[in-house]
Amino acid sequence: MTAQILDGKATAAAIKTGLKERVDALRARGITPGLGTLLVGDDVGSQKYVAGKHRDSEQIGVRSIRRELPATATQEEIEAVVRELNEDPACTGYIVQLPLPKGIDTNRVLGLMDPDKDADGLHPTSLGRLVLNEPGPLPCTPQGIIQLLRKHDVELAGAHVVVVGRGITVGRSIPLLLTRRSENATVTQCHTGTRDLPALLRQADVIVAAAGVPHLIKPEDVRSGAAVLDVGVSRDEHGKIVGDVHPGVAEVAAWISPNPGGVGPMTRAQLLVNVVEAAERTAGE
Ligand SMILES: Nc1nc2c(c(=O)[nH]1)N[C@@H](CN(C=O)c1ccc(C(=O)N[C@@H](CCC(=O)O)C(=O)O)cc1)CN2
Repeated sequence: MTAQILDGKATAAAIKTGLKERVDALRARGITPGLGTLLVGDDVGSQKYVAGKHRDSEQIGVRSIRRELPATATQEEIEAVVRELNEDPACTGYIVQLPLPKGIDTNRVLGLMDPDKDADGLHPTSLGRLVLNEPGPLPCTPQGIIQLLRKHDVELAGAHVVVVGRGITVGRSIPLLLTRRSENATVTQCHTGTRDLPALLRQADVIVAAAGVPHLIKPEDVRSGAAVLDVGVSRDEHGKIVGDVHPGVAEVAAWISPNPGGVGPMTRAQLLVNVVEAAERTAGE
């Protein structure tokens, strides 16, 4: 292995230490931030992610509010829980774990959330604020990736970032963050309709692989100085994570995020940043 590791676990732990101090300060003023989650169905991956979010919350003194519905839940039942979380004063920020079961109108559910309680940065108002350069919660995985690169001094200003994927949690929004003046990167967005993906990948200083296609990014597609972030989560027959990045890429790239242990913990840390910032805003700080 030649690549240096973009250590998401350690970086997330440092962020959580800083957040705990801010939560302690809020609690000393009688304000306890509360993270709500709505999990619908029995997807094992989603159950793990939600459990991890609550484990992190508890570590830093954020209250956990868990709502679960079966995979058979109707649109109306899901919307009723969203309304309940909107009204619950103990819940200062919340997320609806994605994906929702087939047949559910996800955009309608997200649109019903109180934008001031959006901990995921995926509410239409939050995405609009991002486009307009206004303050608001940032999408967790994209902002987690940027923090991970910053922490390891990987230069983004002037860099050519190739994003592979156009899903709502990462691919769609990360170009909006990367092209802000504060990051100043140039982005090429690729997807299943992209002609000659390897040719574009070979031009990249940074690759964000979020396609959900096991081992899509091959060693021969990566420049030797590149940083490669593996966001993809597929599972093999034993339930083990298989990322979008072929293991051989670690022999070529300058930087690589492990999977697990890279982008996942950063997603969870950024969620807590959003929850704490929302509680601070409410407290008038
Ligand atoms: N409402 C949302 N739903 C989903 C999001 C999101 O940002 N908001 N992103 C993904 C899943 N995701 C967040 O919920 C997520 C993925 C992975 C991890 C994580 O900590 N992974 C660990 C490994 C855990 C395991 O063993 O499976 C790691 O990478 O080390 C956290 C959150 C889709 N849904």
